[in-house]
Amino acid sequence: MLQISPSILSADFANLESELARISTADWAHVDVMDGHFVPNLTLGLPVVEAIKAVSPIPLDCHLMIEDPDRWAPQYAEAGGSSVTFHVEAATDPVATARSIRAAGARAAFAVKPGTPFTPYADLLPEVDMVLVMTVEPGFGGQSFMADQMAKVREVREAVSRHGGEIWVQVDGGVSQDTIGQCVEAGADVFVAGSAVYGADDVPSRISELRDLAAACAGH
Ligand SMILES: O=C(CO)[C@H](O)[C@H](O)COP(=O)(O)O
Ligand SMILES: [Co+2]
Repeated sequence: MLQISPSILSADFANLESELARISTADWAHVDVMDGHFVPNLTLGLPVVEAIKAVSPIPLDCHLMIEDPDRWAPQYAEAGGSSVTFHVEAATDPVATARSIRAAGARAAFAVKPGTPFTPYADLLPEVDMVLVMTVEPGFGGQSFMADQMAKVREVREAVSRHGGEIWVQVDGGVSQDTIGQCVEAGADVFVAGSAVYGADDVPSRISELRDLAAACAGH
């Protein structure tokens, strides 16, 4: 199943309830948590996740770009994240972190930055429900898509297929009408798009357009 996860990083932070209502036809609301340390930007934390969980029409896909995810990740699951993704570059014990997310009732995922290879983390697949391949340097919305990450997406898809089970492959950063096709061809099935969705005049139409383009590329 192909899924669209619009990033609220590009939404109006003064009106998050109505901004979430605008993406109600998407599968997930992607929530970028940045701590000003792991990445040079600061966004939102647990109290905001708790608040938007109460008003969101769709489940929250929390992408933690923070230090010490071992400590914080399960709290994002408890606060209302239905999926919680941590960066392997920041985790001390990724197995324990993934297990603590699942124990708190959420889907667990790990993310790799553009410069981080997947292979050393392939052994984590039994512990997670999704792998996020970043297609920009984490920290900011509106950056250019890094097509050179498609080789890594292919590698993750092959490893996931060999492993079996239902592990999703997510791409995040610069995903748009122009780039979603190559993500599908490389094997991604969950597409995060911030500026491409919230920058559109008609947000629900843009979500449908992305979905249709992805389905067409997948040959559905
Ligand atoms: O994790 C992120 C940045 O670190 C965001 O999810 C991502 O950048 C989405 O924004 P855009 O689609 O505009 O690139
Ligand atoms: Co993100």
